[in-house]
Order: sequence, then C-alpha cells, then structure tokens
Amino acid sequence: MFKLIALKRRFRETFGLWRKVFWLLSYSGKWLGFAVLGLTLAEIAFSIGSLLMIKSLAETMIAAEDLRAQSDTFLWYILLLLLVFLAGRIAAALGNYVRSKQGYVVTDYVNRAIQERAVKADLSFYDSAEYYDSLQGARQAGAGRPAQVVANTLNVLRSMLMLGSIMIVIATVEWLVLPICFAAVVLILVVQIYFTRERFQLQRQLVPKERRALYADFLMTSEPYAKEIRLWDLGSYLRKVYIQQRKLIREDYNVIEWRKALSESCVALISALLLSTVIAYLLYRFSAGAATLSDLVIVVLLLLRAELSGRNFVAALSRLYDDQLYLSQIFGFLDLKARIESSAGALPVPTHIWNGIQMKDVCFTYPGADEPTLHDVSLDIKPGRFTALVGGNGSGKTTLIKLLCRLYDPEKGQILLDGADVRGFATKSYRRLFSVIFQDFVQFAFSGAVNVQLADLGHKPDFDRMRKATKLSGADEVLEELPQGYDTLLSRMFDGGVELSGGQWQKVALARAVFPESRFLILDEPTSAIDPNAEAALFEGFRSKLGGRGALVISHRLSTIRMADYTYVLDKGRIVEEGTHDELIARGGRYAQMFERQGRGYRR
Ligand SMILES: Nc1ncnc2c1ncn2[C@@H]1O[C@H](COP(=O)(O)OP(=O)(O)OP(=O)(O)O)[C@@H](O)[C@H]1O
Repeated sequence: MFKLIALKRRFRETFGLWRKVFWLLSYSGKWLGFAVLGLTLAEIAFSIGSLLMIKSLAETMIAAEDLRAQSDTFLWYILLLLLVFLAGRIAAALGNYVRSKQGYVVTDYVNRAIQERAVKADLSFYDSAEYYDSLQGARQAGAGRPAQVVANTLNVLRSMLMLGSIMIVIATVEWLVLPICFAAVVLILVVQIYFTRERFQLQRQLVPKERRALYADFLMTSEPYAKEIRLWDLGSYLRKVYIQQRKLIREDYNVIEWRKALSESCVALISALLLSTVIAYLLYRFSAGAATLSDLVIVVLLLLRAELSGRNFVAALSRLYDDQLYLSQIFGFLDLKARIESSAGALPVPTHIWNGIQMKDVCFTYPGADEPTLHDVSLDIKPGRFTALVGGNGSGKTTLIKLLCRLYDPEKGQILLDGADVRGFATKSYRRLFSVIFQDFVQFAFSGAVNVQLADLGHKPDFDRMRKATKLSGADEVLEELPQGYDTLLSRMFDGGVELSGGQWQKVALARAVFPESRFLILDEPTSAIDPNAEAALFEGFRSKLGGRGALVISHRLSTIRMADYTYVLDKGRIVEEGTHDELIARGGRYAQMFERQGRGYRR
C-alpha cells in the first residue's frame, strides 16, 4: 500500500517536472518548437528507413542467383539508399541548428528566472546555508538543462525506435534471440540508472564543500580582497583551503566512479556471455539445417548493430534520468517562495502621510539565532523631523532599519504607517517610501550618473535633480572633476574607469540615497568616511533640506546627532533613553556620558 502511494507520488512529481520543462520550452516559441520536433522525427524516420533498406538489399543480394544481371537494379537501390542517408544527415544538421537555437533562448530564460528568484528572495534566506546550497544546486544543474532535455528525449526516442526496429527484424528471423537481448539491455540500464542516482546524491551532499572551495577561489581572484591577501600573504593559505576541499570532493567521486567501472565490467562480461550463447545457438540451428546462411549472416550483423543501439539507448535514457534529477534542483530553487510578499488585497501606500511611522513593542530574532536582537522597541519617525538613533556596536541599529523597510518582519509587535499595520500595504510601494544608505553600501561599477540614478529608475533621467542630490551630499565636486564628468566609469574593472576614495564613494552613495523623492530618508552612518567639513556642510540646515521628509540617522559621531530634533538610545536591543539633545544631556544618563566622553577626546 505504502509502496503504491510512494509510486503514485513519484509519478506525480515526474509528471509535474515534465510539465514544467515543456512550459519552459514553450517560451522559445511555437514555430521553433515545431521545427525541433519535425526535424527530429524526420531524422529518426530517415535513419530507420535506411536501416530497413540495408536489410532488404542484403536479403535480395544473398538471394540473387545472378548478381551481374541485376546490377542495374542494385545500383538504383544503392542510389536511393544514399539519398535517404543524405536526407537523414541534412535533417540531423538542421535539427542540431534549431535545437541549439532553442537551447540558447531557453538557457537565457532559465538564467533570468534564477536571477529574478534570487533578487526577490527574502533577505532572511541569506541567513541560511540551505539557501546558498539550493542556489548553488540550481547553478550546478546548469541553465542549459531544460533545452538539453529536448535533445536527450529525442535521443532516447531515436535509439529506442532504432533498437525496436532491429529487434523486430531479428524476431522475424529468430524470435528466441529477443528475450536474451532484452535481458542484456535491462541489466546495463539498471547499472547506469543506479550510478546516475548515486552520483547525483553525492553531488548534492558535496555542495557545501563545493561552496567552500568556490569561496576560497572567489577570495583569491576578486578585487575587494586583493590588498589584504597580498599584505597578509594569504595566497598560500587560501590555496590550501581550496586544494583541501577539492581533494575531498575528488576522492568521493573517485569511489563512485571505481564502483561504477567494476559493475560495468561485470555487466559487460554477462552481456558477452549472453551474446556468445545467442551466436552458438544460431550456429547450432544452422548446422542442424534449421536456419539458412542468410539468416545467420543477417542476425549476426543485426546483433552487432543492436549492441550499438542498445548502448546508445541506455546512455540516452540515463542522461535523461540525470536531467530529471538535476532539473528538480533548478525547479526547487525557482519554487522558493518569499515570505515577505504583498498579501492578497494589499493596499498601495497613502498619497499623504500625516503621522509617519511608528514601531510598537517590536521584538525580533534572526532566523537560527538563540537570542532576540530587538526587545520591545517603540519609536516614531515623523515627517519633517530629523530623528537620530545612537547605540554601541551590535546594539541592533541596522537590524531596526531592516525591519522598518520590511526586509524582515517583526516576531512580535507592530510597525504602523499612519496607524495602519505596514503588512497590509503592497511591499514594493511600501519599500519605495524609503531611501536608505547602509554602512556597507554598494559601489556599482557604472558611471557616476548611473550610480546616483539607480535609486530611482522609475523616472526619466533628470540631470538637474541629480545635480541637486550630488550638491547636497558633496558628490558634485567629486564627479565634476573626473575625466568624463558624471559619465566617468567608477571602477578600474573595465576600460577607462577611475577609482574613488572611500569618502568620495560615500558621498556618491549619499547622493543616491537623497536622489529619489521618497518620504523617509534613512542614513546608517552616512558620514563615517567623510571629512568633518563635508559632514558639517551636509547637516547644516538639514531639516530644511529634508523638505517635509522624515529622516532617521544613525551615527557614532555625536557632533551629527546633536543637530537632531529627537534621539533614541539603543542598548542591547532595547531603547534605554529618548528625548531632545538638551533633555538627554540634562538627564545625565548614557547619552550624556557618551557625549561627555567624545567631547573630552576633542578637548584634550
Ligand atoms: N543576518 C544576521 N543573522 C544573525 N544575527 C545577525 C545578523 N545580522 C546582525 N546580527 C546580529 O544582530 C546584532 C545587531 O546587529 P546590528 O548590525 O543591527 O548592530 P548595529 O547596532 O548596527 O552595530 P554597528 O554599530 O556595529 O553597526 C549583532 O549581535 C549581530 O551579530
């Protein structure tokens, strides 16, 4: 009973997989699909046709009493055979062309689908090794697999038809040979399928080791790590890590390949014994006068052909099985569902925001972490107000921003926009409320102009608006002095690019954050690499620069924080103090101590 249920489930899974493959293939277009199918069927028909013609020619020649007298007939026959053969080759060449054309279209599509899924995945996926394994599995399976499936299915079909035709022809001469050939094919097939599955399972187990090796390779070959790797002379250490992982991977594969080679040798021995038995049986029939010489010659010739077709059939079928296993990895990744998605009936965010955002008793624990990072955090971000957040390293400031922007959802408590739970708004439109600069902002290897405008691709490029943003952040002076001004490529990775300093990059990233006309500006240590003059220029009259937007600024520099309208102090994931600068100083608590300590440092 259980077996039946499991079989049914497996059948449903396989059927579902094939449906998805055909859905993917349909993406390459109806006509290309028909061309692939038509040409492959033509190729198969011509192959079988030429086989039957050879058989018929051999029979006629053996039976002919006077070969010379019938030479004209044979000549025409051979000519026709050549034409069929030629037509088969042309169909094969055109078939290869349309299949590879379909392959390129589908491969690009699958790659795009993987990228789309990766971009839409929750940020929390990046907290789990399982997600990386799944992504690596999909990448290893290869985006070309679905297209490969077409070629392999057709190969199975072709080799099966060829084998079937040969078997039928053999059966007309000597049917007893059939079960023996069948047994040999099944035996080879079982071994191939078994090891295909073993190899696939091993590959899945080895993904973490593969990722470790790839990581070491990535560190050795990527620009951001080049300085430290040279200074600390880490090359030999990383190479050792890489070699170690590769060695473990190789050893595991070698064990399987060795077992496979042994099993294949045994199967080859059994097949040879079976074949010898068949030939001995035919010889016996011939010597007993029960079979003619032509029967003997035809069956031996066809048996040799059947051996080749049988091997092709088994190889094609095990490749197809391999495809099916690997495709499940691609579809497994594509089926990952983001948890933070707009719910059915999600609303767009309101056009006017009156009270802003409110965090109410928010608790949050990272997936897989033992301890919560935020405990009962309550905080307001009001339109037109410069709000500051201070706290020691690891106190949870960046985490709080991630929750505000709905990169994660709280475990307990609520985040409200004008009193409504933000989970009720469409995620995309809610996230567009924010312009954020994170501490680890991205340095895109694009031009200066693109680096700024990336934050708002929904609008037409607007040079004046971009100038306003770069002027506010101080990036205007940086970009204007470059060889091609704003159009200069900000990377040495490609020809004609330049490299900016850390502070210059931060000004560009800051311009990107202020460029969109979003309602809330969130700056996570926006001036950590910027010189004090530029920082003072940025925050001078900051409230009027906000133009009605709400701002949340995280900084360790209290010279910046003192300009804020309202400040929250975070400690070990809890808001421990809040108020204006004067209120917090008067209170003489943690904020006042921090301020006093920093001020002492400057006075010394
Ligand atoms: N993706 C994550 N998974 C698990 N724990 C995390 C993750 N990101 C951060 N943490 C943990 O959450 C805590 C708060 O980190 P967070 O980055 O919010 O601190 P922070 O106040 O911004 O610190 P800093 O001032 O150093 O930037 C830290 O203990 C950190 O180890």
